[in-house]
Amino acid sequence: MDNHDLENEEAMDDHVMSSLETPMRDDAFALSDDEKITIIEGHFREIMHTLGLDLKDDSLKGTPHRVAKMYVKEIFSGLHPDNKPHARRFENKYKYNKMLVERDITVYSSCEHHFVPIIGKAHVAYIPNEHVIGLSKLNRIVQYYARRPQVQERMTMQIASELKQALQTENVAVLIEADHLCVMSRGVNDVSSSTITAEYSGLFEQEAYRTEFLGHIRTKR
Ligand SMILES: Nc1nc2c(ncn2[C@@H]2O[C@H](COP(=O)(O)OP(=O)(O)OP(=O)(O)O)[C@@H](O)[C@H]2O)c(=O)[nH]1
Ligand SMILES: [Zn+2]
Repeated sequence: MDNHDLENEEAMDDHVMSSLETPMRDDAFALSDDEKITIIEGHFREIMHTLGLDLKDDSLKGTPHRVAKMYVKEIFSGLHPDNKPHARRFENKYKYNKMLVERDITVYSSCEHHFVPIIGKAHVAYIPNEHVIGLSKLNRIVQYYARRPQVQERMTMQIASELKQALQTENVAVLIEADHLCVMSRGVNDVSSSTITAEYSGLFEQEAYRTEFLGHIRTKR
């Protein structure tokens, strides 16, 4: 391998490492939420106007503001680090050292290619070391990364990475099964397919742990 190849390989490594982050502009947080809502509202009004809709209509006139508020405060609120859930770590006093699985966590996300919904479920698991976190924080971490324009692969890896950080362990599994409205309602128009992504690390790289995890998420309550 010559120097040039080595440089290319390093560049690719950099690319792989940084691509876990949602691509954001450097000045992404220069505007306040209210300023963003005002700007998006204006642009959305233009979109509706261009589509030929009558913005004087009672039912339509509030839509640009509703959409802008929904983007900033709800479905894309996970773009702002201020909205990241704080998962306080508790000492694992009881020395629980088996698998904890939080399954069927609702995923409501948005496809970054078409800005239409991705709807599904996430199943997450970890095997604690010294720390545990509150159960609801697992759901909140999933929600935070879902509430931004996404591709399912990156969402899965972002959630896994955050769980490792919050729990201070590598023993983390994340599996997401989801329907992509961009596949169902347009384009290829396939309403029966769904997408599964998974990330396993630490002990979950071993087949026995993966099998146990998959068994738990498939069993009926
Ligand atoms: N890998 C990946 N692809 C996704 C995800 N969500 C949507 N896509 C795909 O992103 C692709 C965008 O491809 P383009 O060919 O630029 O878009 P398009 O012309 O609208 O493609 P069609 O959907 O095939 O009509 C499509 O194939 C989508 O199905 C995702 O979470 N992960
Ligand atoms: Zn899409």
